[in-house]
Amino acid sequence: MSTNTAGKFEQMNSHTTNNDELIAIELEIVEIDDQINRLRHQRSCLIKRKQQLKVTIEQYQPRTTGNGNEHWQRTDFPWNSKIDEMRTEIFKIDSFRPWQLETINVTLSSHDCILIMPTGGGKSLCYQLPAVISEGITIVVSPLLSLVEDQMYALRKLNIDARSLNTSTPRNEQTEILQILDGRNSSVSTLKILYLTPEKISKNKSIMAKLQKLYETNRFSRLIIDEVHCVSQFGHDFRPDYKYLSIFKRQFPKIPILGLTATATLKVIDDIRNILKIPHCVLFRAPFNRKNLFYEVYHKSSVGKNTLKDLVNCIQNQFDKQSGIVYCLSQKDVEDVCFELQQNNIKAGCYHAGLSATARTQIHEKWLESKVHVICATIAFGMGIDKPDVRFVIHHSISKSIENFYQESGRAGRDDQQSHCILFFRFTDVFRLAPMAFADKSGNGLQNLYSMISYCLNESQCRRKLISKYFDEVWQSNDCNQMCDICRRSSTSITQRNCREEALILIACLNENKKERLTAIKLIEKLSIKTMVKLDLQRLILQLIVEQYLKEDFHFTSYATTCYLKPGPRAEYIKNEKCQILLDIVENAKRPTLTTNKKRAKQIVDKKPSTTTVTEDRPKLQMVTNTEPVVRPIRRKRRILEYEDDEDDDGNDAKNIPILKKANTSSNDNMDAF
Ligand SMILES: Nc1ncnc2c1ncn2[C@@H]1O[C@H](COP(=O)(O)OP(=O)(O)OP(=O)(O)O)[C@@H](O)[C@H]1O
Repeated sequence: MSTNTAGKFEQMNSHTTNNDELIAIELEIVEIDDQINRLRHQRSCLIKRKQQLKVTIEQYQPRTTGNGNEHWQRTDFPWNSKIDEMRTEIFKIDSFRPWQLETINVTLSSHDCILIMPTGGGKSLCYQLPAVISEGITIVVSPLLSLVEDQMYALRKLNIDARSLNTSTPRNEQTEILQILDGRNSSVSTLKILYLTPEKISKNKSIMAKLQKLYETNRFSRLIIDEVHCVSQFGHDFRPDYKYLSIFKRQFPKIPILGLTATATLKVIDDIRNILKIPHCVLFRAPFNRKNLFYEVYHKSSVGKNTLKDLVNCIQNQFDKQSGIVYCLSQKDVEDVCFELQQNNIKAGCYHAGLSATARTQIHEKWLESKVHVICATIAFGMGIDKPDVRFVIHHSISKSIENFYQESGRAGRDDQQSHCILFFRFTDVFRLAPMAFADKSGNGLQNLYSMISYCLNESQCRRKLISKYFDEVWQSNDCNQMCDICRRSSTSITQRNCREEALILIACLNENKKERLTAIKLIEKLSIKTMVKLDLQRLILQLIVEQYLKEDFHFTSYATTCYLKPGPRAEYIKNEKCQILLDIVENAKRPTLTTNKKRAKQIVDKKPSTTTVTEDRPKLQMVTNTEPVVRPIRRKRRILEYEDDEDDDGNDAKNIPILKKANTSSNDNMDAF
């Protein structure tokens, strides 16, 4: 070998060695990055667990107060015989549900308290009963007038003097209420509960002055904050006006605060305590598990017409003539679904923010009286729905968060009878919702949506377990009692597959088409991955987004927002052979479809769990003759639910109720109150 050739050979050799070393270093860096990520994740899990343990300790060991160790479940407080008497005589309730007595004891002991209890659990009694036996007036901050009206209606039936100060309060009644707060008329007043909206308090300074008077004259019993999760911007319904309530503890230090909500994660609870300045409040958290609710996720057809057919079949086969709600993503969807149900002789009505308040009230009332069986609604049909016999809640599209889903589906089965929470899940719905999640004021919209996507993609873990994890609850494996599709299904139909190869192809395709930009649908069209059926490929894309191997790339125009895909922050790691992308794969033949509904309905009834009440004789399938005229709902221009500013002076606050306004966008695919 000549020296020249040998030199070249050496050079090539060293070039190869350098290249090899470079690749090895790059891989090592990727591995280190991944370890850092894993450690960060582990750290945040540990912090979360630490908080969880702190909360659990607080929850189960009543805190030491100035009065010594008090056990809130005791029945020898001075007021216990009185509350028992009022419970049976006025409220006609035989016994307390879990955490009701404890909460009442805490608030009557003048301690601050937060009660987290599932929807329908009986939170109202926890302040209404103390209000009745207390000397002064209980102020209740509640976010929605419809909610307040329902509560007042129920209280009046019990002969309890409850009033509300809002736009629809007649002028003379407003004056009378303000005089009572002022101390005038107070000797003859029987007023026990006064409902206010957060807007009323934050924007109407004179109200605070009246409350000051109430406080100074020792007639301010306690402050109740209903839907207290609205205080926190980490919660799913953040309302800026709720933040103003932080002033209460400073202004009225002796007044006990009781916050009520159906859902709050540990982060939200911490935030609420900080904002309301009640760090030492007693926290009660009733188990989130509603044993009578059967959770299931159905694959939703990519063809709209088929989805509607499936929905009709589902309602006719499983829930004939029974009360239910179908939640839809947009007003247009609500109207389309409602029309289809009506066409199939199902008594259905629409509810969304594009309808007049009168139309909404009318349909709500008809549904309460069971003259209409199914309400098709956006999430505008929300808080305060107190119909006991709702047998099903169907989500026609994915919810924006687990909290929303839990609360919306929780409107089923308030009477403790078995009821169903069904979610129709489809790939493309995620990309309709993602731009709105991205634009969500809280900044957590996408993260919330990802939790919801994971819930839907899951094919191997109990649905309740996932919900409990989300709410930081300790989960016992037999708590579900086969009341979800996953626990009911045979585990042999599921395999977990490492889809790293397919994921690499997806990422490479995005890198090759950077200029063109690809939406998720376009990406699938470009590829021909033979190792996977389309449905699983769609699921893989969603999982890669959730796990940050892929990322959305939002492009906004004045008419629409397009969600493209690009490689995500973890995309590089996928090159490492150690990386695993595990996807649950269901054998297609065993994937639940809606065409088998009739059989499934029978299976569910036949295989009823031991601890839940089940309606033995499910009505047989028969067509309903609809007495209501079948009218194609008129499509309205896009409208959104908005709140106007409140006035500053007594009375004329014609602005604190939700009013409907035309939005300045032409799209009619309107999502209510997102
Ligand atoms: N101890 C009890 N025994 C029997 N029924 C009860 C008891 N407590 C409350 N209820 C009833 O349960 C129903 C639901 O109560 P409530 O409206 O207070 O629920 P909630 O927790 O406020 O629900 P939401 O979060 O949906 O507002 C009501 O009809 C109420 O009368």
